[in-house]
Amino acid sequence: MSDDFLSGTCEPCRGGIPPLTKAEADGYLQRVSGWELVDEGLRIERNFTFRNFKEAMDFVASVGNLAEMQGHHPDISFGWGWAKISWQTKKIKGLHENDFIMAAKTDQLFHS
Ligand SMILES: C[C@H](O)[C@H](O)[C@H]1CNC2=NC(N)=NC(=O)C2=N1
Repeated sequence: MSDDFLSGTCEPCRGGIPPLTKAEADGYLQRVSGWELVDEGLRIERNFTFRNFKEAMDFVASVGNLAEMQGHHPDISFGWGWAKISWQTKKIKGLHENDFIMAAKTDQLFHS
C-alpha cells in the first residue's frame, strides 16, 4: 500500500548517497500502483488521462504546487487529455525514497 509513503515527508536529498538499486526500486514499486520503472530503473513514470485539456493542465498545476511545497520536482509532459509525470532524484542520478513519496502524493492529487 502507498499509505506509508503518503504519510512520509520528502526530506532534502543533497546527494552523496547511492540511488536505490533496481531490486530495491522494484520492491518500492509494489507500494505505488500504476507507476513503472524506466531508464533502467533510474526513474519512475505514470501516465494519467483526463476528459479534456483543462483537466490535464489543472492536474499538472496541482502537481507543480506540490513539488514547490515539498522541494522536489518532477519532469512533466502533457497534452489534450493526458499528462505524464516522471520522478527522479537528480542529485543522485537515480531513485530515492522521496520519489516514491512524491508518486504516492501525485496519486492522491489525481484522486481528489
Ligand atoms: C536541497 C533540495 O532538496 C534539492 O535542491 C532538490 C530540489 N528538487 C529536486 N528535485 C528533483 N527531482 N531532484 C532533486 O535532486 C532535487 N533536489
